Amino acid sequence: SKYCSNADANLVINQWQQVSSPDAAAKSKLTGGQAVFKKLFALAPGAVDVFKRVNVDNFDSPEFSAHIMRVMGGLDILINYLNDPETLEQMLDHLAGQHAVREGVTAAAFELMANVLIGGLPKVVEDFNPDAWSNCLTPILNGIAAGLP
Ligand code: HEM
Repeated sequence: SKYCSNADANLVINQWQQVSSPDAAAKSKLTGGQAVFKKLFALAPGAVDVFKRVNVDNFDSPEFSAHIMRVMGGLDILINYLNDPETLEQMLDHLAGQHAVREGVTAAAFELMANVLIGGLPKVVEDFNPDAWSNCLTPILNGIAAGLP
């Protein structure tokens, strides 16, 4: 499989539970997502512009919070499908299509996002396993970025 091994997938799915279990999810997904986008924008100020439609100019607005929750909800679904590569692939193809039509979105931004996630998750995940996470998240981010300039 071009995705991560079942062993890595199981570890990542279990560790992701710490962030996404129903009682933790509502708050940690928004605050975690906000931290990810803040860091992304600090590293790549030009990336802000592509989110104008979802009111990024007011970072704490309901519109941008809703965008963050779509992204984090999407990531949640993808991680939970790591053990089902055929369905995962369809989800990634669909998301790739949704991103390809957005002017200004680049593969480089996805590489940055991968680094931001791998750098930030250890703060909220106990016993964070960098190799398993990198093995699993890299093909996910690459899958969404497929076809981007
Ligand atoms: C973990 C990685 C990511 C996931 C899971 C993800 C997921 C999503 C989802 C689910 C949507 C909503 C699609 C829709 O309903 O139309 C979306 C929209 C979007 N994403 Fe991503 N995304 C990711 C990373 C990125 C990155 C790195 C960028 C570029 C810097 C980006 C740019 C956009 C843009 C511009 C939109 C459209 C916003 C709008 O509604 O105007 N995404 N993304």
